[in-house]
Amino acid sequence: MPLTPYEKIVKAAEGRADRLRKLDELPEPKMDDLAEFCAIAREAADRTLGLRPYDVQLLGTLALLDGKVAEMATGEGKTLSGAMAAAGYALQGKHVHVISVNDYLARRDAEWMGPFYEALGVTVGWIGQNSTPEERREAYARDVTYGPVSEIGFDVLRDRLRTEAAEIIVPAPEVALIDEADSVLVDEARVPLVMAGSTDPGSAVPEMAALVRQLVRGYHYEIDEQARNVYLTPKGADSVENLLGVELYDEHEPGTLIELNLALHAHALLARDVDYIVRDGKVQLINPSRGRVALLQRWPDGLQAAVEAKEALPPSEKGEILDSITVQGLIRRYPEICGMTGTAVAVSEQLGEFYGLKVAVIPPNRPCVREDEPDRIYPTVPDKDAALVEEIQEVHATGRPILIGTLDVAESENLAKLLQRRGMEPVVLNAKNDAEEAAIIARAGERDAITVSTQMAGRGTDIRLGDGVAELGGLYVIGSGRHASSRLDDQLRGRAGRQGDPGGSVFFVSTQDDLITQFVPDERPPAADPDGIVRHRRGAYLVGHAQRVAEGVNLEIHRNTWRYTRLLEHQRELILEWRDKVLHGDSAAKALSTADPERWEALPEDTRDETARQIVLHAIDRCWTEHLAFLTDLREGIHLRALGRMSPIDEFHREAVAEYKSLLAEVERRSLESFEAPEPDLKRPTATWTYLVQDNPFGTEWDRILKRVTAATRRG
Ligand SMILES: Nc1ncnc2c1ncn2[C@@H]1O[C@H](COP(=O)(O)OP(=O)(O)OP(=O)(O)O)[C@@H](O)[C@H]1O
Repeated sequence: MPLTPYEKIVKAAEGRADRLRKLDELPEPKMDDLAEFCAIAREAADRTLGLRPYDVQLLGTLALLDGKVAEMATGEGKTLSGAMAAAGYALQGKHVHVISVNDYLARRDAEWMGPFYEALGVTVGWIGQNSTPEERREAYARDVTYGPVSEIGFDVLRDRLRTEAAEIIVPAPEVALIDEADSVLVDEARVPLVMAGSTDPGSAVPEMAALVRQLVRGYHYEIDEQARNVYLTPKGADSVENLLGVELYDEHEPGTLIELNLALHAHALLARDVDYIVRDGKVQLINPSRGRVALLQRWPDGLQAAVEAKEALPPSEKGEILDSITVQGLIRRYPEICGMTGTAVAVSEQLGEFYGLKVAVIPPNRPCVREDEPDRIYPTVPDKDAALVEEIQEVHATGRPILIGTLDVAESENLAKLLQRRGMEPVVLNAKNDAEEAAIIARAGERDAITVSTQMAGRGTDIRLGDGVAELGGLYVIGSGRHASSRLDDQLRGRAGRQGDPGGSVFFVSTQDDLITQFVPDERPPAADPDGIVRHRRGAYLVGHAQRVAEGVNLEIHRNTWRYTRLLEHQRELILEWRDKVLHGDSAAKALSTADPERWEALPEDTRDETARQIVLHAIDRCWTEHLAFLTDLREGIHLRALGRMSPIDEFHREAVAEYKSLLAEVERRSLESFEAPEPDLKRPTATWTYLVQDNPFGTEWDRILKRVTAATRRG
C-alpha cells in the first residue's frame, strides 16, 4: 500500500533521526548537525502540529541544547521550543525529564507535542499525581518524560526505600529541562520533599488556639517588621501565665512555651485566605509565588497542627521522616540541566551560584508594543483602592478588557465586591476556584471582560484578544500592588502584549502596602500632590528599594538554607551509593559472611544472600532516618553555639561529619546484631506517604530562643 504523505514524512524524519542518534558518538555535535536537526524539527513540527517554529523558537531550542536557561517572553511558544530541545537530547540517546509545574501542564504538553515526537521517532510519556505505579514505570521508560517536580521527587524518594532492585522505577538522571525555571530553581528550591512513615496523629491543642485568640497585638504580643516573628511582651507573658496557671519560661518544661508559640504563630502570622484556604475540611496552603493551592504541601508538623487547631479541624497525620530531599538537591542530581522562563535575567545570579547555569535572552518573534506605565502611588490603602476602582470603571466603559492582579485571595474577593457595588461584573480567579481556570482565562481577553486574579494568571496561560479588542488598545493589566519580587510583576505585565499584540500595564501602589511597611519601615514616604497622587521621585524610589530589600532577604535565606543542606545532600549521595551496592550486588553477603562465618554457614544456602541484603538495607534505612532527625535537631539548636562565639555553620559541619562517620559503624553494628539474632526485627513502616514542607516562615528555633531570652530579661 502506498504511503500517505504523513507516513512519508514520518519515515523520512525517522531515517534522519536515526542518523542523528549517531551524533552522540561524535565528541561534540557540530553546528552543521544542529542546523540539520533544527531543519528537521521545524519541518516535523509544521507537518504534525501545524505550527511552523519561528526562528526565535529555534534559538530558544539551541540555548536549551547548550545547557542554558532561555528567557523567552510569555506567548512566545516555549512549549514547542522545549519539545524540540527535548527531542534533540533524546536523539543523542539521553533520557529527558521535562519538569512542568503541575499535572495539568505535564499532561497537556506531552499530549500536544506527542505527534511531533512521534515523527522524530522519540517516545514520550507523562506522570501526574494520580498515575499508578505501572503508569509511572511506563512513562519513565520513554525517551522523554513530562512530570511535575514534586511527583518526580516523590518517585525518587520512594525508589530510595525499595528493597528489591526490580521495583525501582526512575532511571538514572540524565537531562532535566525545566519549565518556569526561575520558579522551580529559585522560588521553590528550598522546599523539602518528604517521605514519612508509621502513624501517630498530630497533637493539636485547641485550648491554646482559644487562648491566643484573646491576646491583643501591641499589648500582649508584638510582630517584627518583616512579619516573620511574633513574640510575647512581658505583659503578655504574665497574662498567659495567669490564664494557664503555669510557669512559661521553665527550662525543664519547655513544652507549654513551644505550644503557645506555635499557636501564636498560627494566629498572628498566618492568615486564612492569604496564606491558606480551608476547603473540604482541610487546611490547603497557598503557594506564595503562584497564588495556587499547593496540594500536598504542609508546614512543619507542629505548625501544621496549630493551624488546624486554629481552624478547629481534626489534626492530620504525623509521622517519622524516612527521607527528604530539597527541590534543589533533586535537580542537581541531573548532570545536564536547562530551562526556560519569561523571567530569568532577574535571577541570573542565583542560577549561576546554585546551579552553574547561564541565561540566554531570546528576542521576541514580534517586537513588544505593550505600554508599561509608571506606578501610580497613593498615600494610603483606601486612597489606592478608590483610585483603582475609578480607573477600572473608566476603562471598562470603553469596552477594553481588564485583568487585575491582586496579591492574595482575600484581596481579590474584596476588590470584586467593590466593583460589583459599582455595577460591574468581574470574574474572580483565585486558589478557591482554580478548576475553572482555563475557561476564565479563555474569556479574559474579550470585550468588556473584567478579570480579577491572584498570581495564578501570571503564568502558563495564553490570553487571546477577542474581536475588535486590538483597536481598543488590547488587554489592560493592572496590578493592585507590587509583589515582593520584580519577576512576579513582570509576569503579570506579560499577560498583555503577547506576540506583538497591543496592550498596557500599570501598578497601583500605596506607601502603606505591606511591601513598604515590612521592608523599609524606617523610610518616610513623600507627601502626595494636591490631587492625591505621590509624584515625588522618592516615592518611586521607595517602592523599588523595598522590592530590592525583599529580594535580598529571600536570597540570603536561600543561601543560608543551602549552606546547611549541601552537606546533607552530599551525605545522602554517599549513603545511596552504598545502598545501591547492597541492593544490586553481594556486598551484604560478603560483609556478614566475613564478620560471622559460623553463622553464615549455618544458614540455608539458597536464601542467605537475600537475608543478608535485607538485614543491611534495613540497618542503612533506619540509621539514615535517625541521622536525619539528628541533623534537624542539630540545626535547630546550633545557633546557641554562636553565643559561645563559634561559627554555627562550622560547628554544624563538624558535628554532622562526625555523626555521619559513626553512622557507618552503627550500620555495621546493627547489621551484625540482626544477623546474629534468632528472629531479626526488620519491620518497616506499614504506611508511608509523601508531602512537601513549606519552609517554616518564621525562621529557626534560634529566633524563638532569642525572643524567649529577651522576653525573660525584660521581665526580670
Ligand atoms: N510557531 C508557532 N506558530 C504559531 N503559533 C504558535 C507557534 N508556537 C506557538 N504558538 C502558539 O502560541 C501560543 C503560546 O504558546 P505557549 O503556551 O507554548 O507559550 P509560552 O511561551 O509557554 O507562554 P506562557 O509564558 O504563557 O506559558 C499557543 O497557543 C501556541 O499554539
